[in-house]
Amino acid sequence: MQLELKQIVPIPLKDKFSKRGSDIWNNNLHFSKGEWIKIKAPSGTGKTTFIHIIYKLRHDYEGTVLWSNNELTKIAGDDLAQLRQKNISVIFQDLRLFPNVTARENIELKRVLQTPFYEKNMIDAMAERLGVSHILDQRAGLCSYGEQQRIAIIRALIQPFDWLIMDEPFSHLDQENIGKAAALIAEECTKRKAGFMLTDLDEDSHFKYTKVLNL
Ligand SMILES: Nc1ncnc2c1ncn2[C@@H]1O[C@H](COP(=O)(O)OP(=O)(O)OP(=O)(O)O)[C@@H](O)[C@H]1O
Repeated sequence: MQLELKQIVPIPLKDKFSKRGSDIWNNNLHFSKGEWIKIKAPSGTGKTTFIHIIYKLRHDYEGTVLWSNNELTKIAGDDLAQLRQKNISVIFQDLRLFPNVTARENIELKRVLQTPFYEKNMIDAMAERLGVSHILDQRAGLCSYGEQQRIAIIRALIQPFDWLIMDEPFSHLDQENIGKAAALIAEECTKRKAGFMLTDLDEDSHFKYTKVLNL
């Protein structure tokens, strides 16, 4: 599954963004399945806006987004649900966990949304690797932000995907835990021949990126 962007720019930010150079806004880009893309962007340059546009959560933009040659504006209903359940998995900056159910239930809800990609025991295996086994049966709202971030990573990896989209996924993790999470993400993407897009503020060497773009 490929992603093509043709001259996209958010309408409310058109003037602001046209004054500075960007590899993404107002450009033509093509991403093939399996590419590992880093999007480097200082705070406020539109990382979250960009992710919301390509996941069809924002509609106030000019230009065209195409997933596998299909215009995103025309993908709706069951097709949009399928795209989100089978092809694109997202780790939002604000994580979007349900605070009143357990960490495990947050992940399980995603696992059973479609024909499960993994058996239930994979939740424990991934939690063990990321050092969050002990909080799996705790309410997500009671977990620290760093723990919640690892739960959101597992939730994103438990569903099938061709593209994993991550908005500052390691912002509350220390280097050791970033290393563990990056290794698991790299393994899962390699296994599925999937691509990813990761946004962050600075340079990093967590992955062997195929492209590094400035927003
Ligand atoms: N609908 C809107 N109208 C006007 N300004 C907006 C709108 N949506 C976003 N912005 C502005 O666009 C800029 C980019 O917002 P966005 O949330 O995408 O930034 P970000 O790069 O993800 O920032 P951070 O790293 O701080 O989360 C911000 O200055 C924000 O205030």
